[in-house]
Order: sequence, then C-alpha cells, then structure tokens
Amino acid sequence: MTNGNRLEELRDSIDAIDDKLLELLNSRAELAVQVGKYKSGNPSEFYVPSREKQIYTRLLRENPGPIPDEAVRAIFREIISACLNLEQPLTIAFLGPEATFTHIASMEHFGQSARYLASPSIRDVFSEVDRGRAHYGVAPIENSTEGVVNYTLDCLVETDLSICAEIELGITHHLMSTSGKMENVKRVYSHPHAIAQCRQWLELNLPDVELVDITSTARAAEIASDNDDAAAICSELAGKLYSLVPVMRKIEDKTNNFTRFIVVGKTRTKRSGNDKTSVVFGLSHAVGSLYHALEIISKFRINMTKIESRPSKIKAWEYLFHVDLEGHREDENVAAALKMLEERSLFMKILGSYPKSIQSAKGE
Ligand SMILES: O=C(O)C(=O)C[C@]1(C(=O)O)C=C[C@@H](O)C=C1
Repeated sequence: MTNGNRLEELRDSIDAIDDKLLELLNSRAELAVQVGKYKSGNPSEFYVPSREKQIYTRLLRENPGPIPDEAVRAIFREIISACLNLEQPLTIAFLGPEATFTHIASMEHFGQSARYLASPSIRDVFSEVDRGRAHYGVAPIENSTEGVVNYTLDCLVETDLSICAEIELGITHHLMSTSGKMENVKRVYSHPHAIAQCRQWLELNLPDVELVDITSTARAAEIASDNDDAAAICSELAGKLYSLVPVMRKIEDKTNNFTRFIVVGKTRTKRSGNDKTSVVFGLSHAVGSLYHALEIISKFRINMTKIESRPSKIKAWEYLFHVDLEGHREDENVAAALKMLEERSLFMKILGSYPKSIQSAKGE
C-alpha cells in the first residue's frame, strides 16, 4: 500500500469515528433535555455542580489516555455547557471587564454556551444575581501569593447568596505591548495584585520604568493598546483582545500562583462526596473564645482548610472569623459541629457547601 493510500484510510477511519461521536453527543444532549424536564422549572435548579463534579471525577479516574486529563476536562466542559444550555440558558455575572482572570475562570467553569455579563465591581456581581439579572456570579476570593479578597468576604456576609461552587485557576502573567519590544517600555500598567506578583522580575528587568496601578489587568491592556511607550501585565486573552503582542511571557515570580474564585447563587449545592463548607461566625470578647470554637471542629474530626478574620464593622476591634471546612453541611459530623458552633457564637452563617475544585491548567 502506498503512503498516500494509508493516509486516506486513516482519515476515513477518523471520519467514521467523528460521525459516531456526533451521534452520541446528540443522544447525550437529548437525555440532558429529558433530565431538565424533571426539574421544577426554577432556572436556578438546572446547573448542578455536585453532579458535574461526579462526572469529571469518574471520567478522569477512568481516562486510559493518550488524551491528557486536562483535555478531557476541557472537552467535557463544553459538552456539559452545551447540554445545560439546551435545558436552560444561563447568564453568569463576573468581575469584568472582558478578559479578566475572573472572566477566564468563569468560562473554564461554565463553558462557551453560557452568556456572560461583565460587572464593574464585586458588589455588582453579587447584586446582578440578587436582582435576578444573572443566574450565578463569579468573584475572586483568594490568591495563593496575595491572600484573601476582603471585598468578596464582606459581600458574602452582607447578602443572602450562597457559595455554589469554587474554581481554582493557575495564574500566568505576560508583559504585553503594541510593539513587543522591551526597549520601548517606559511605563507598565496593571492591577496592583498582578504588579506585586511580578515584583522581582520587574526590579531585575525594568528597574527604571514607572509602575501604574489600574483597576484590572484587562483595562491595563486596553490602556497599553493606546500607548506605544507602555506595556500591560495581563493574560494572553486580554492582550489578544487589544491586539498586543508579548514583550515577555510568564513573568510571575512564583510559578505556583493560583487564584480561587467562587460561584455564588440562590441555590444550595447538594453533596458530591468530596465537598467543602464555608462558614462565618462572630464570638464574644472572652478568654479562649476562638480556641473553644475551633476545638469543636477538631472534636468532630473535621479538617479546617482556612481561617481568616475580618473586622465586624459593627463595633471597633470585634471580628468575624471566616472558616473553610472539609465536608458538606449535610454530613453528620459537619452538621453536628455547625450546630454546636452556632450555639456558642454570637452570630453564625453558613456561606455554602460545594464540591472541592478540580485544579485547572494555567489561565493564560
Ligand atoms: O444531571 C443533570 O442534572 C443535568 O442537567 C445534566 C448535566 C450534564 O450535561 O451532564 C447538565 C448540567 C448540570 O449542571 C449537570 C449535568
């Protein structure tokens, strides 16, 4: 057989598999639409993070390769996104503008079939969901280098929305400009967190340039697109949106740079079997009160993954404690611990139980 014939034959086999895949995808979509008919019709019931987590966990456990896990996740993200869109089109509010890392995280989680609504502030993300203009909202909550996003913690306390899911995204920063030439860069624009995450690289490579804080990495890219002597620290997506080219790629000081985002909504997420619970509580000013509160968590053998304190904003020097626990609020030990914690607190609010994130590839 000639090489040409063999190539034809291989491509014919690929075509036959693609036909089967297409047929199967449509059968899957028809089943999802039928599943949708069992839901009450309330738009916030269609997205089921616990079920999605189970699907990904099973597929990644059983993936024999050679397709890498990351690609399996991306492919099924889009399949589920398209199926969900046939059941109920969803609108997702995110901390904008377009091409921010929150936008990238939102698309990684909800896929291309959802509709996205850029919101100018974290408070606006919450308010779009509260007022029903969006079904869900996505906001950053914590960065592995820069720490928590206080504004998101405060919005969680002040509104009635729950955390439905979390998204973890690896963050990679690029220095991008109109020319891509280092010698043209006299000013660098970016969000203060992004500048802080690239501080050592900037000191070493551009010690004399002016660093200008901007409200978002995407807005920084827009400004750099109008100024030939400036560059932005931003994602590849933001750079491309404003026709910038890389001066230098991957300039973050720590390669292990992750941001955690939360999905907020009006529904409670069911157990997936591998969940987290976020809770906030306030305690009296008494000796050992925090110690005794945390003792409850350890008594029920629950792993605490995070603790943060925030001013209560009611009385000076009084604090609220934000704690993340492993487990779901419906797990027996978590439910018992939360009940006891509530009894011993001045105030307690469960912010949500949700599936632990599956770590994503780098958000570029
Ligand atoms: O199982 C469901 O509840 C579905 O709606 C189906 C499906 C899917 O495509 O597998 C779609 C969206 C949900 O978020 C979870 C799963």
